[in-house]
Amino acid sequence: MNAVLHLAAVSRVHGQGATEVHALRSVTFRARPGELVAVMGPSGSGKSTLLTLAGGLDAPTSGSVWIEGTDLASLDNAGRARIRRTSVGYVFQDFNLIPALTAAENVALPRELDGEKSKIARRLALVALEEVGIVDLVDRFPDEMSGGQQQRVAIARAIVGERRLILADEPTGALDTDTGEEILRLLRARCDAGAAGVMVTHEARHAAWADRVVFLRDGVIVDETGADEPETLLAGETR
Ligand SMILES: Nc1ncnc2c1ncn2[C@@H]1O[C@H](COP(=O)(O)OP(=O)(O)OP(=O)(O)O)[C@@H](O)[C@H]1O
Repeated sequence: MNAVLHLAAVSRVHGQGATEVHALRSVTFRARPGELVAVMGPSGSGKSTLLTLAGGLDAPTSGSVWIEGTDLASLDNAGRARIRRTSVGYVFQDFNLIPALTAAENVALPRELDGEKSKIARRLALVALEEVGIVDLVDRFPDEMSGGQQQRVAIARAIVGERRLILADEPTGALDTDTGEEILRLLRARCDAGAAGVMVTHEARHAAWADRVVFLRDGVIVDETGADEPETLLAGETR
């Protein structure tokens, strides 16, 4: 099955000479439809770099990043921005909602930015908010909601319009245990419905929600549990 996300021998070097940092070293990694992958590793091992490259927010120094069969390097800035809006949803530890917008407006925003009429964008937002179980809070502002409710809004924003790649950077980091589990259940459900998810986490019990766990150390994948194809560890693939 074609991967939704494919990192092919991706390296990312920051700085030059004495200050050079190899944040990722020839990492090959895929996330397929229906799959939730947890990324773990010590601080500085490259987890956030992997997510940033996967979402096209930064470009690799070498190697290539493919989203739904498109090599991001083949696109111009506008093309990359479009694929980010239509295919990729982000969930951050601190929710990153816009305080002056209601829940529905926050969720509708990516669709509106993509040129959708407001009415249709709102309708899509309501569908996504229903999926995450807070359709009754659509007109609340972020500061009128609990952390768990805000994270549900963030997940709705990440999935609105059927985006197929969900990238989550410690999505439960700011939540209590029970609320965190509810958020993981939502991510899991979205992947079960066909999206591919990549989630950075420090907690093994959260990684237990994933189909597989990728361990990074010093920018290298040092271990991978539950991988169904050992060759995914090999560099040099193109799709
Ligand atoms: N813009 C940058 N300029 C220079 N070095 C950077 C930059 N971004 C990341 N790095 C370095 O790259 C390495 C990997 O960083 P990254 O943030 O991906 O790690 P991480 O595993 O997400 O860490 P943490 O768990 O602490 O968030 C680190 O050594 C970091 O200092």
